[in-house]
This record gives sequence, C-alpha cells and structure tokens, in this order.
Amino acid sequence: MPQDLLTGLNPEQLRAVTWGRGSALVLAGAGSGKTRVLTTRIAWLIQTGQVSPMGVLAVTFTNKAAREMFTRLSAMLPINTRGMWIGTFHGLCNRLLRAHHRDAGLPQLFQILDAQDQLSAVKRVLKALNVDTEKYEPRKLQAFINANKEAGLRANQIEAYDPYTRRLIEYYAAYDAQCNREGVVDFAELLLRSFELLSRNAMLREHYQERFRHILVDEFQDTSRLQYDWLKLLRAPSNAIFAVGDDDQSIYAFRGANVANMALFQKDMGISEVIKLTQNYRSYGTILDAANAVISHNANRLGKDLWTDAGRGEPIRHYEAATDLDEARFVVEEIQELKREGMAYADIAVLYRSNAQSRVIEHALFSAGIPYRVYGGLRFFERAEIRHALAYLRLTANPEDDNAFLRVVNFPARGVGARTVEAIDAAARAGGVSLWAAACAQGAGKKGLAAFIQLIGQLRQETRDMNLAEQVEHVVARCGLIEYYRGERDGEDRIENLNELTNAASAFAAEAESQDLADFLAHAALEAGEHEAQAGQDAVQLMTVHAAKGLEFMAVFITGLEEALFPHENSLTELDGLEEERRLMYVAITRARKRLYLTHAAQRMLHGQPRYGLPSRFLQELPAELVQSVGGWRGSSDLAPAGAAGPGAPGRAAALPYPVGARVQHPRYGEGVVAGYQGQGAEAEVRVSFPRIGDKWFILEYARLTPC
Ligand SMILES: Nc1ncnc2c1ncn2[C@@H]1O[C@H](COP(=O)(O)OP(=O)(O)OP(=O)(O)O)[C@@H](O)[C@H]1O
Ligand SMILES: [Mg+2]
Repeated sequence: MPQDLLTGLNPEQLRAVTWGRGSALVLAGAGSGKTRVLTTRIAWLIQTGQVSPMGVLAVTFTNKAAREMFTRLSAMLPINTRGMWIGTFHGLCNRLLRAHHRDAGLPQLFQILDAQDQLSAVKRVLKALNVDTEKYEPRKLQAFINANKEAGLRANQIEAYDPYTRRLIEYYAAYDAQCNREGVVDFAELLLRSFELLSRNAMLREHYQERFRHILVDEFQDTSRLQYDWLKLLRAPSNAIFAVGDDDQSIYAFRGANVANMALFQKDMGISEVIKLTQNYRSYGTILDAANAVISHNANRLGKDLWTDAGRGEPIRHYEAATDLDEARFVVEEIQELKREGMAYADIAVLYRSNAQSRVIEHALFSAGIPYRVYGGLRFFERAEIRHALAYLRLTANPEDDNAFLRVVNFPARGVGARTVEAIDAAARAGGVSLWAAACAQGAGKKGLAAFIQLIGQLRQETRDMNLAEQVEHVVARCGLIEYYRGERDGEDRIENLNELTNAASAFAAEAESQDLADFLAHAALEAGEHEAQAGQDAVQLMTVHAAKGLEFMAVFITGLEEALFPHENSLTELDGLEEERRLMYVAITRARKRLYLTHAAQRMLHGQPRYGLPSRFLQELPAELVQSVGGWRGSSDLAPAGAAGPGAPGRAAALPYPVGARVQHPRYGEGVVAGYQGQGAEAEVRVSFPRIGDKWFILEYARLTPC
C-alpha cells in the first residue's frame, strides 16, 4: 500500500517523496529526514509502478550508508533489492567498468591499485625513464596525477607554463600508458575512466540514460565537479536527478568537493524552487540548539531553520579531563552507566577528530571488557602501518619470525623482488630453516637483501639496553616507515599512528609492569584480533567525525575537544579551514539523539610528546545554559571563557610557571597568551600566542616571560 509508506511523513517530506517527474533539490539541516525521504522516494516510485528496481540509480557517501539503504528498502518493499544500483561513486563506477571492460579497454579481471600499489607503479615508470627522483619525487608525481584525474584531466589536457610541469605531464602520460599495458586502474581512474567511457560511447550512454529513469543522490554537498558531470552523463533530458544535501555538512572540500555544485545543479536542471525540510526528528531541543549555535559562527552559509517538538531533553554533559587517560576512563565509566540504565552498546558512539586518538579509548574499552567496533578505519593494532612497525619489532625480538620477515623484507621497498623472496623461501624449505637463516646464507650478494639483514642486525644491537618504550621509538624511527609515509597522501595520519605506538608501549609497560618486548607484542596481537566484536554483536561504535556523517546514535561522546586537535591545527592556516572544522563540529553534535558528552583533556600524549591544550573554541561557542559540567580534574566548573585561566599542567603544575591561558609579557613581542607546553625538564618549551604575529615556541628556561 503506498499509504503505508507515506504515513508519518510531514507535509514537506511528503511533497519531496512524491515529487513529480522533474529534478529536485532538497536542502535541509541535519536529522530533518533527507536520507529517509530519499529512501522512501525510491520505494514509492517502485511501488507505484513509475520505475522498476533496475531503473533506479542511487548514490550514497559510504558503503555503510549503501548497506543501510538496502536494508531499509527491503523492509519497505516485498522485492529483491540485491541487483539494484545503489552504492558509492567508486563502487558504481567499478561496476560499470566491469560490465563494459572491453569498451573501457580493460581486461575483465582488472586490478584496482591502492595508494601504495600506485606509488610503486609510479616509481617503476620513473625508473624506466631514468628520471632523477630527487628532482621529480615519486610521491609528488603521484599527487599530481591524482589531483588531475580528480579534476577530470588527462595528461594531454593539462596546460603547462613551466618546464617542470611539462615534465610531470610527460611522466603522467607514461604512467597511464604503463597502467594500460598492465590492465590496472587506480582509485581516481575508476571515476575518470567511466566518465570517459560514457562520454565517448553514445550507445552505451543512451542505454543507461534509457534505463536510469531516476537518479538519486544523498549528501550532495560533498560531490566533486567530476562526479556531478558523471551523473549528468547518465541522465537523459527527460529523466530526473533528485538530490538531497546540507551545505552546513560539507566536510570534504579538501578532497575537491564543492558546495557550489548545488547552485550549478539548480541552474542546469532549471530548478526554480528548493525543497526545505525544517523539522528535526533526531535530537532533543538542547542538542539542536547547541548545533545551531555553533554553526551560526560560520559566515558562508545558505541559511536554514531547524526545529524540533521533542522537548528540551537532557543538558549536554561536559567533562574536563586531566589527561587523555582520564578522558578515556570517564568515557568507559559513563558507557557502563548507560548500559546499566538499559542502553545497548551499539547505540553509543565515541567520536574523535583524528584516527590516532582512538588508541587510548580502545585500550580503556578493551581493559573494561566492553565490546567495540572501529568504523571507517581499522582498529589501532590492525592498521597497516602499525602492523609493519610491529613486524620490525618482532624481527628485533626474533629474526626467525617468518611472517614478520615476509611483511617487511621489501617494505619500504628496497629492491628485494618477488623472485628473490621465492628463492629464499625455496632454500628455507629445502634446508628446513627460517627465512631469515636462508636469507643470511645467500644475502650478501644481493644489495637490497643485504641492507635488510644489516638493518635488522643493527636494530637488535642498538635496542639491547633500552626500555620498552625506547625500543619501540627507536625501531619506528629507524626502520624507514616514517620516511616512507612522509609525503604520502594520507601519510600524516599514519605517522601519527606510528608515534602513538610508542605511547602504547609506555602505557603497557606501566600497566603490566613489564619491559619485555615479547609481552608487549603478545598484548598487541591480542588487542588486534581476538577481542574484535563479532558481526552483529552489540558493540560500542568508534569512528572519526568524518566517518559518522549521516549516522545517528542515542548517546554520543565527542572527545578531544582541544585547540589544534579539533579544530585541527592544519585548518587554522587554510582558507575556509576553520569554517570546515566548524561544519565538522556541527556534524558531530547532530549525530546525537538523546545524550551528548563533550570532553577534552588538559594534557595529552600526541606524537610521543605531552601536549597541553586549551579547550576548543567550539566549546566556547556553545550557550552556557545548554551545558552542564560533570566534573573533571579542576572539580566541577563552568565553561571558562576563552583566554581566562585555563588548565595548567595537572600533576606537574608546580614545574610550570604559568597556566595555559595566562597573560604574559615578552620583551620583544609584547603581550600574549600561554597556549601550551611540550617536552620536559630542560627541553620543556612553551607556546605563546601573540595577537599580531601568531604563535611562537620558546625554550621555557630562557623564555623571558613575565606575568601581566
Ligand atoms: N516524519 C518522520 N517521523 C518520524 N521520524 C522521522 C521522520 N522523518 C525522519 N525521521 C527520523 O529522523 C531521523 C533522521 O532522519 P535522516 O537520517 O533521514 O535525516 P538526514 O536529514 O538524512 O540527516 P543527516 O543530515 O544527518 O544525514 C531518522 O531516525 C529518521 O528515521
Ligand atoms: Mg542523511
């Protein structure tokens, strides 16, 4: 019954769901039912016979969102939704290319290169061309290729104004030629190649245009120009694109997504009226007011209203932790309390700005025996870079560890080819010895292998008298992974994680009272695998704010609300950076239905260093009456206004002359505010924020600061 589908919708939603044939844009705030409208519209179109399930193309932002859409549709319709074209841009392009691989010039089983594979491919190209890689760094070329592909440009379409760029273009063309020879595609290629396929092949294009009567796009504010053009190719003039989005939740500008596409879309499709949804069904009033208050600090907005009739609900809870460990302890205790009150673990989400922050929280949950799952990323000990680092550590502890040997013998690449590894393997089998032993027996002649054997030997020797944390720090620093990830596209995050491994080792040493590397490695293996929540098991959800987009939870913790962490320090120097961070904060707040916790820590270990952070400016942007302090290391206190006496350095306050937030005078730079500390003892540094010249670091001992 169509009526069944439509009951419960408000008049605006009903209008959107049953919109006539033309294209439409729904522009509405978080939790107003955009995704629900989109899903219901698909069901309604099918149920009323306006389109067959195969005539629908729906784009979601994540695979998780696509899965949810399938589930909801199956619940609404008595049909098999399996073969429907619902997925992410990448997923749908992949499908298109597989179906028409011949027309696309690809082998049927073409391989997709991940970032790492792509880098090796780039290096091979440069080697074959005898290029000086000091001048033309492989990673730079990789970034150049990807940025151009994402902008829809092949090598012969780029204009070069200087000889350097001309060379890059040449190498880009050579890289593409190599990929074509080998029949492989990188991520950016998926979209560009299927875009070109459709542009070039009129028959194919018309076939899909004929087929996809209805194209629907969720999270439209985060589509890139090429993605948008791809959609337009798939649409016949008589067919419709139904897009929903929220400019306040645009959080992928750094990847080329473009809010301006909304205006372009209206113009292209001749949309005279944008549909607005104004009622929020997700959150209680207090949470909604908080979200509205924060986002109102952004200047670049299209402007929207959002209201709820759900009532005020509970106040937002704010906890000021002394340290990141204290923050994690608080989160765990509150989760246990929520569970006692009857909330399922799966209804609780812990959000953070950067992946590296999850480690301490994961550990606290793990120690308390609370099942958890990490979304949009791997659990800390399962991340590739951590596994690589652990493999080096394992070899340091025991070079006969074959699995560890295989993982890193040629990572980072040192010219140990697959054939060499095969020969070692054969020799090891024949002699009944470890790979390491076989390698040592034949390694001297082969340059890359000899370097590897020497490196492991040195690491073993150098770490002999070190304590656990020092060993981990040393191996991470020396094994070449940091250099490898530096300059990689998502490398910064991975380096943060690698540094975090040292913190994990210190924490382990303190807790388990063991400095034994083997104990730590066993612990890491355990946390990585055995306690992983099973699929379907009730588990707390951990994810970055980016990964939480579109989702909702009964209770949400937003952790790490400190300046330079959230907002992220990189954002402070970028154009529109702070506004994008604020939109991210808006996304975070609006994930909560009933209860919202905001936490920050006065001191946190990051990059292997203690950092003393000011509370995030986003906390100050919340109306005080919405927030209730639930204590912390300073005792219960209200939100301090920015710049007022903030937290000092807990536990070590005596050693530090000024609390963070204190006003100080510098003989040269004038008056400033103490913004943080790092390092210890004679190496302790203080960061002072000066109104005109920005932040400066001083060695604390020689800082020549006076209070004012
Ligand atoms: N008319 C309605 N009656 C009851 N609940 C509704 C109604 N419309 C939406 N909801 C519920 O409100 C919540 C938010 O809806 P939905 O996720 O579709 O919002 P959204 O606009 O897509 O949010 P976001 O911007 O965060 O993606 C969901 O739990 C949804 O089921
Ligand atoms: Mg949504």
